[in-house]
Amino acid sequence: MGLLLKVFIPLLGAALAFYFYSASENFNEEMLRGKRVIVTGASSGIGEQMAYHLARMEAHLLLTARTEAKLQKVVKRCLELGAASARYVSGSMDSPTLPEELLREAENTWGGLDMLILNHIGQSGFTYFNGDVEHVRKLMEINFVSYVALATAALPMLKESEGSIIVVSSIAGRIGGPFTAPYSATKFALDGFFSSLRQELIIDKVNVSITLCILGYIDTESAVRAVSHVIPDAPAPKEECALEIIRGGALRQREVRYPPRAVGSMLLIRSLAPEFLDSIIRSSYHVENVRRT
Ligand SMILES: NC(=O)C1=CN([C@@H]2O[C@H](COP(=O)(O)OP(=O)(O)OC[C@H]3O[C@@H](n4cnc5c(N)ncnc54)[C@H](OP(=O)(O)O)[C@@H]3O)[C@@H](O)[C@H]2O)C=CC1
Ligand SMILES: C[C@H](CCC(=O)NCC(=O)O)[C@H]1CC[C@H]2[C@@H]3C(=O)C[C@@H]4C[C@H](O)CC[C@]4(C)[C@H]3CC[C@]12C
Repeated sequence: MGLLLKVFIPLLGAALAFYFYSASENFNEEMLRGKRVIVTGASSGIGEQMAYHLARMEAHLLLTARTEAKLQKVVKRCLELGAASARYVSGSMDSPTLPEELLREAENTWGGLDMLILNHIGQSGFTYFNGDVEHVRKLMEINFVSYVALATAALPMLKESEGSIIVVSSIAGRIGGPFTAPYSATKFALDGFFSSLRQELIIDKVNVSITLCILGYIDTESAVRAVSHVIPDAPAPKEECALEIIRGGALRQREVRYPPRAVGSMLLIRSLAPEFLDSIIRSSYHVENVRRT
């Protein structure tokens, strides 16, 4: 056991780190020049930052979220930063018609699509599960079913361009911590669906990559507002997070982990000693500050 801890685990960690991150040396921002990219949840947070990076890289952008006024500002900034083109479609992802409408817009404007970045989430609190099943149903619709519908509508164009799907998920989609039960369920569902779909695309020899992004705590306004009174850790920067997601997607990586060390060590501890990890998580939170709804 001693030898296992001292030699095998560090070696395994190094091998995994090499496997996941060695490709990043080959990334070149020119890979995105002229690419046709959809970003969902692009009016704020990580989605907004991804739009700005892609604009600097001279991609064509189609952005979406609910708030038109915010999308107008993001589109304007993208054009200033150098986007080849930038437009938006506003709407809520609990509408079953929005995914098709968005993909129709891409087809009519560009005649194709290279990258679909699925990033939006519906509102959910950081609190004890209060038995609200309707909230779970609605969140599943926004955070999971709409991702499936968007990927389905995009696949014909992505097959044609041998493009990429990027799914923004969370460590909460791999590890069930407290106070995120409905949110965590939607993120686990994404992993199940898109990991299975990836296998089918490979079997069918379809060259569309699927990159799943496992993110830790990031300093977006909504996340900090939701958890800073409970989680004492410093959040990682959204700008760097956004760039790592784009890099991983462009390199067609299976998985992006950000921040890599924090996410990597949590996943490693979970695989070795899950109950120990659960107790570390519980004791690191200021649970007395959680607001019950
Ligand atoms: N920040 C963090 O700590 C972490 C974030 N993540 C993941 O990163 C991604 C982005 O998170 P983050 O940037 O923090 O989130 P934000 O709250 O900053 O952004 C969420 C985006 O989704 C849009 N949105 C909200 N509701 C809907 C809806 N019903 N239909 C369509 N769009 C909607 C919002 O715009 P609008 O209100 O205008 O519709 C906004 O553009 C998410 O997938 C999240 O799970 C993962 C781990 C940690
Ligand atoms: C509760 C957050 C969602 C806030 C929200 O409703 N935003 C929309 C709006 O305000 O309109 C959660 C979004 C991301 C979560 C964090 C995450 O995914 C990583 C960690 C996972 C861990 O299991 C719990 C802590 C997290 C930092 C988690 C906390 C809750 C979110 C910030």
